[in-house]
Amino acid sequence: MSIVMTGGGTGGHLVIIKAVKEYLKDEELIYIGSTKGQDQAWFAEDSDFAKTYFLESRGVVNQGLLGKIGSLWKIFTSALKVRKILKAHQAKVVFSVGGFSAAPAALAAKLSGVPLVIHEQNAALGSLNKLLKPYADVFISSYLEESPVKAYPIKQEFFDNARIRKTVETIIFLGGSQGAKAINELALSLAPTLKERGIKIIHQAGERNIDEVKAQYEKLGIEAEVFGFTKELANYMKEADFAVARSGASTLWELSATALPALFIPYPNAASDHQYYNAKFLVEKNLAWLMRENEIDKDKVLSLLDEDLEAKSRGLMESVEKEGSKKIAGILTQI
Ligand SMILES: CC(=O)N[C@H]1[C@@H](OP(=O)(O)OP(=O)(O)OC[C@H]2O[C@@H](n3ccc(=O)[nH]c3=O)[C@H](O)[C@@H]2O)O[C@H](CO)[C@@H](O)[C@@H]1O
Repeated sequence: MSIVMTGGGTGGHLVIIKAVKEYLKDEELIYIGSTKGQDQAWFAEDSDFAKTYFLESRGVVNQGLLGKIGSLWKIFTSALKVRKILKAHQAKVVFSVGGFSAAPAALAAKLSGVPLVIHEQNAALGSLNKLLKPYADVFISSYLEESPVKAYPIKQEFFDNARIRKTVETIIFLGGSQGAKAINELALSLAPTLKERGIKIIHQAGERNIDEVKAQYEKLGIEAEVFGFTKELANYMKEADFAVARSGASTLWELSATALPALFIPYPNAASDHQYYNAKFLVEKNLAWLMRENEIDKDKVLSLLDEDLEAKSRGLMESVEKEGSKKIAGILTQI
């Protein structure tokens, strides 16, 4: 009997599979992804999987009618192939993290009567997950009250780094995996005031913009810790007392686990505006602040530094649930 994991396309989806499989070392794991996107780069050589399959599939949304029909046909023919794969490996469950590469295996699970467990990363559902939600045996989302697991699968180190913030000695600006021009500009416009107030700046500017941002800080005569992308983000979050960040799911839950009060400026072009809804989820619980990119107000941002950070920090520490990966793995083994 094996556990089949599927989905991907982008890192945001694949990272969930990577985290959950760490708790499934005793199981036979099969991965089914797509020939497109990042699936092969992440898992083609991963020996945790007894076997990996990469099928031709492509997105259905953002296409004309003919393109949609072509994509749906491809998903259907791939699903028929996956049915055979599920049978050959005696699949006991299919775990889908969404994204276009998940469609054939998720559909095949339903056609074969194999239980389907779905993890949705964002507060606004991805299109495939929206379609499949009514058919899922278990639907996991950190934003839904009825979800059997509310902890988001992030690394334990973020929780280990948690501490209560009271005043801002260090601020961190986070553009996300791609970097964010609007956050870079905001950081640079605030930098002189932050310097006056003796606040240290940490700034993740994105690989594309790093040289330009560094040059701007030099021009201003301000020393800041600036980088494009780092593997040490957990440590930087630990050091910071306030964050200005995009609200991609992983970033949002990592900041929350660190109990780091944050102002979120969602990526405005995210599918179904999901970054806005991710942040709104925390704001409605009084655990974060939110500002639309086209409504950035420098003075308002500065005024947040004097708000009651301790209340936010404490609220995060008390409400964010832990051990998401382990709990999801538990569902997959027990189903
Ligand atoms: C632009 C876009 O559509 N992004 C989506 C993408 O997120 P994307 O993967 O871009 O963003 P996330 O916030 O989910 O994840 C970023 C990850 O990169 C790490 N990191 C970042 C910067 C750095 O210097 N070092 C580093 O390690 C962060 O710790 C985090 O773990 O998938 C997510 C999950 O579906 C969505 O919520 C996001 O909205």
